[in-house]
Amino acid sequence: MIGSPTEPAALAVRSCLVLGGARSGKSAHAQALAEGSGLSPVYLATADIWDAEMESRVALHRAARDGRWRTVEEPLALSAALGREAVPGSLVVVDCLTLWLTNLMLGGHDIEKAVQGLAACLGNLPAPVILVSNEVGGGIVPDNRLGREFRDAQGRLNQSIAQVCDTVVLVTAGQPLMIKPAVTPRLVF
Ligand SMILES: Nc1nc2c(ncn2[C@@H]2O[C@H](COP(=O)(O)OP(=O)(O)OP(=O)(O)O)[C@@H](O)[C@H]2O)c(=O)[nH]1
Repeated sequence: MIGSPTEPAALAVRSCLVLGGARSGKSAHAQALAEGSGLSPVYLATADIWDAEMESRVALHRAARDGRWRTVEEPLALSAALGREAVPGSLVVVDCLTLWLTNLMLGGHDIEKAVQGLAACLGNLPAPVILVSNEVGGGIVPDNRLGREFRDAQGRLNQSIAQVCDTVVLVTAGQPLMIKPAVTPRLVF
């Protein structure tokens, strides 16, 4: 950590998981981190475009990324795409692990194996990575089995990836809160 009383401390990181709910501002935060890094940002999109509403959403996201960004789309083979894109001098933003999980579930893939593969791959990349994922499960228990399975799989995925990332940021109402490494104060009464 390098810092001074007037400047916040800087922390060198290789991997960062950015968590948040829908419209929390998590993607914007991940992109701002990438743009501030001085590295060449790569946007690795996992979304499958399944209808016109999604198409117009994605068009807005594309228009919001300036000419510094390169966009790559990979709905399933995320570790392989990271292996190709995370080259020295670049910084890859994966947006997002929730749609990747959706694609895995809908395609009947082995989720545990894919998540473990991603976790293993993150430790061996020659460039830093920022991964965006949804924090789900804060509401009521879904009334259908698929919803409950998805919620549990998302929670497990977030835990597995948070464990291997050196930083985790929770974004809520557009405000980032760093939760790993956590500064745990000694409580004095
Ligand atoms: N295929 C594809 N998907 C994209 C592209 N740009 C953005 N996306 C997808 O758009 C998704 C995010 O869209 P939203 O639903 O509007 O964002 P959100 O997650 O609700 O909101 P935030 O918390 O603000 O990030 C991401 O999961 C991306 O995968 C692109 O160029 N191609």
